Amino acid sequence: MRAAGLAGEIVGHARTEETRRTALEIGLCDQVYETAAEAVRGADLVVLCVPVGAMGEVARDIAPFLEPGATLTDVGSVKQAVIEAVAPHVPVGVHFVPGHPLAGTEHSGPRAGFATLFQNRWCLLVPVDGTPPEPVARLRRLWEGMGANVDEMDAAHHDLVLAVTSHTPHLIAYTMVGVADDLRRVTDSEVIKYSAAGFRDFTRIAASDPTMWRDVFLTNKDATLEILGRFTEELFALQRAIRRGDGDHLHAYFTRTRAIRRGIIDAGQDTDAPDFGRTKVHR
Ligand SMILES: NC(=O)c1ccc[n+]([C@@H]2O[C@H](COP(=O)([O-])OP(=O)(O)OC[C@H]3O[C@@H](n4cnc5c(N)ncnc54)[C@H](O)[C@@H]3O)[C@@H](O)[C@H]2O)c1
Ligand SMILES: O=C(O)C(=O)C[C@]1(C(=O)O)C=C[C@@H](O)C=C1
Repeated sequence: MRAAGLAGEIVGHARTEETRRTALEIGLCDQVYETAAEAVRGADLVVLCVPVGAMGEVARDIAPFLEPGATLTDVGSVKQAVIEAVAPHVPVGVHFVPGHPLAGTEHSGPRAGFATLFQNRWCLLVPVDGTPPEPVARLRRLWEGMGANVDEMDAAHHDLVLAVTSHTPHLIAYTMVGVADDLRRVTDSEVIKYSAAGFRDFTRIAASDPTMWRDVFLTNKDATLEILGRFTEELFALQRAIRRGDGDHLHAYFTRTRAIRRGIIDAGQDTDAPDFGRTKVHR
């Protein structure tokens, strides 16, 4: 927002002194406050950036201090649970427009952000019934100003789509790294020594914040379990093909999935964002 000149004044809140100091030092915020209630006073836009499970508590704390006419949004990775937790606290006259930028890294904290993070990434807005069009349009312009492509969808659809494209893949990465870690004890660190690029990509994802991801799975339970069920069925089919030596099945499957990767790259959704510990993208 600062790089694109989209905000007059950026005010932040974080619970620890260290985070607040860092936010000032690196110029993320013009001012920081010890409480969220102080930070939101006089703001025309308030963005909740806490783990999904903490959204309701923070919304409750700030509710009495929100300016009439202000827009309240969030960046949570799950939308139905955030709406259920936040909406009851939103005062009349404040516009709540839930959102979710589909961009991030495995890193957390104020230093993990960078100005190009949202460029050519999707940001999904999930307006609730009764929201006037103007606050939604303003928020759309804000995200577009940061380089994002904006779409609107309903919360249930959002949670199902993200269960496929983000939540279940994270669970699979966590599992694969856990399996390798168990094996390490058997193979005496060979797993680390000879880890190939494919496994390193899993370890990047599996290094993501434990609190954030615990909350994602606790709050997007049904959609994740649905996709995980389908994943397990496919895995069993591939397992059977390997056991039977069914090369045609494996080849056809891998040909189909390769085309999906090419589609993502052609759509410009791959990233050339700065390397924050990422492994290189293999094309
Ligand atoms: N990291 C990503 O890739 C990514 C991408 C899109 C959306 N999100 C979503 O954005 C939100 C924030 O994630 P992040 O990656 O910026 O995490 P982060 O760890 O960088 O920031 C979260 C902050 O919330 C604070 N916090 C936790 N519980 C709190 C509470 N009860 N009250 C006040 N503050 C509290 C933490 O101390 C931390 O400072 C999450 O809802 C996450 O699902 C993350
Ligand atoms: O690249 C990563 O580290 C991410 O996982 C970012 C990612 C994703 O799954 O794409 C993670 C969670 C979000 O809610 C949005 C983006």
